[in-house]
Amino acid sequence: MASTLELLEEHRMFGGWQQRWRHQSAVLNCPMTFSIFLPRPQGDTPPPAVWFLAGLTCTDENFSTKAGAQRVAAELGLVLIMPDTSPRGEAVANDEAYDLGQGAGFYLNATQAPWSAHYRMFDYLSQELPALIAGNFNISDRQSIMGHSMGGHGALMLALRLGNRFASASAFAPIVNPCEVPWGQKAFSAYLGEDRAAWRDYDSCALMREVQSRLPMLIDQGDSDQFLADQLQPERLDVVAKEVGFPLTLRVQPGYDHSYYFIATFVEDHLRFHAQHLLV
Ligand SMILES: N[C@@H](CCC(=O)N[C@@H](CSC=O)C(=O)NCC(=O)O)C(=O)O
Repeated sequence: MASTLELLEEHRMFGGWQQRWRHQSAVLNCPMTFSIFLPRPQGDTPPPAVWFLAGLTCTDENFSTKAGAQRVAAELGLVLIMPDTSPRGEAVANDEAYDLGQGAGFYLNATQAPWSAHYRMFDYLSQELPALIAGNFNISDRQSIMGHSMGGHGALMLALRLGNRFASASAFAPIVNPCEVPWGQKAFSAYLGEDRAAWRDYDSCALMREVQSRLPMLIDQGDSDQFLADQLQPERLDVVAKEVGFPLTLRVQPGYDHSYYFIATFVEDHLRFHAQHLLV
């Protein structure tokens, strides 16, 4: 079924446009929203795009309203694409906890009931939404991806799994080894079941050892992040990167926590990092 787009909001911003759209997702079997920033057109060349995947409890609006990314995106001529973090709606399975169910899709394809009826964020983000955006917006297929926390996991995992799809990947305080930390173990048990072999397909530390493709990767991590020791441990991915010769830069930022204040501080660096690899 062809998906039609409904414009929910539009705001002029830094010479471009911040928009929010709704569409019926065939993959997720529910209506979905996404936000997009379109910079002022610069000549006839379609602009490259950077995807941002958000973390637990977020929608497509956290990054667009809190990160302050649009000024630099406008300057660099980058489109920003901001999807939601899970399927949504009364008919969609949910959980009272903030780290499971709606707002906590973990960017995977669930195989276990009741989640498997709607939770197919990997297919949605690797196939359906890119095709929808390519069909409706004048955007280059040169694209990069970044994310925060659960969305950092999503960005790194998608970049590792999709080969040459992205020119570069970056993350703020990502979950890099979900198989080994409480957030990931809880979500993967529920969505994928107890066979841990299936979990490895969504674990950046496992994937980085297996994939052939190499793309530049940047991670920023605050050392005052309340989730650093229990849930994040980005040094685990740094160890793997050094073992396999993967071009990862991990920066530890003194005094920064897990919040969007941290993201807002370093988002300019991330966009310039992506622009360096997109605008060649
Ligand atoms: N409510 C929870 C913590 C939820 C939280 O901190 N969410 C982060 C992402 S955490 C990893 O994916 C977030 O981005 N929140 C939205 C925001 O705008 O800050 C708790 O109480 O611990």
